[in-house]
Amino acid sequence: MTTTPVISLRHVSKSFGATQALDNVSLEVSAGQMVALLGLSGSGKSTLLRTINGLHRPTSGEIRVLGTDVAAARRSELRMLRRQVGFVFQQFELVGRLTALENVLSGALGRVRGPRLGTMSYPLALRKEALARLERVGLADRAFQRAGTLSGGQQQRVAIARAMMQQPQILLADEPVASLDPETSDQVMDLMFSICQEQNITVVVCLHQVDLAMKWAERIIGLREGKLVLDVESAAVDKTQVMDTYRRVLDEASEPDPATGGEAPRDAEPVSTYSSARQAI
Ligand SMILES: Nc1ncnc2c1ncn2[C@@H]1O[C@H](COP(=O)(O)OP(=O)(O)OP(=O)(O)O)[C@@H](O)[C@H]1O
Repeated sequence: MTTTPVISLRHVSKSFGATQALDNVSLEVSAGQMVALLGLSGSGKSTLLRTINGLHRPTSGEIRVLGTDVAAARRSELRMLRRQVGFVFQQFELVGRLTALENVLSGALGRVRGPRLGTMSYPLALRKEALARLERVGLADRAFQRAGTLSGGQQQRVAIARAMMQQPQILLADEPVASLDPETSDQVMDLMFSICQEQNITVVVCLHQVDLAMKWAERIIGLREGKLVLDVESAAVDKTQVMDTYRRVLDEASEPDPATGGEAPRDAEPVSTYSSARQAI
């Protein structure tokens, strides 16, 4: 694995009106690294993903992704960046009336000129590649089935194959298994991480399941109220501790903090050890 940072944030903040979605976040992600983002609902995980692929510009701070200065880039540069950054969504976002194969092929739209309608409008090489990518996710036999008739787990596997058709250098996934049962979730995570590892693709995935984060990601980043409050290697902490840490986040969210009279502390600093994380969260 190389250690080149492909994602670099320095003091990045993002506000939506009065809402501070990201608050002074600094971090670097190396090429090929597998990172999980954890945090309460509303802590800024999706905003961070959308800032990384240039869908949101930071309000302040610097962010470079694959060499592109996201804050200053022209729209055409952001479009180029997004071609190199695959995105997998919680609700799959497939076109239900199109076949699995057509959905996968649509991932190659940035690689061909002009609009395409139907499988045969794509060059043969891309059709073969799309089928191979469906095969890799175990769905070659469903190539001509309408995506809307596939199960949730199958649809997410098609979505992963579609993202791979972009030949991305980075894959961002926003709660990719939130609507799947535990067994299917594990299979989908296994596929997503295995494929990315084979191709040295950097992964940043938002999750609510701590056990999956511990199992698949090598690094865990925790956000609270837009601040980076945890940044640890998953091998360096044990699962129960991280789960406990996450529960504490949830507990504190529903209980007034005695130290602050109900106000969550605003001055949490990034931490790199579990013990300091426990204090910060
Ligand atoms: N486009 C937007 N316009 C206004 N506010 C927004 C926008 N996007 C996010 N926010 C706000 O920013 C904060 C962070 O939201 P974000 O979606 O990043 O959180 P999250 O951690 O991904 O939550 P969840 O786990 O529920 O998906 C929230 O208060 C949210 O309401």
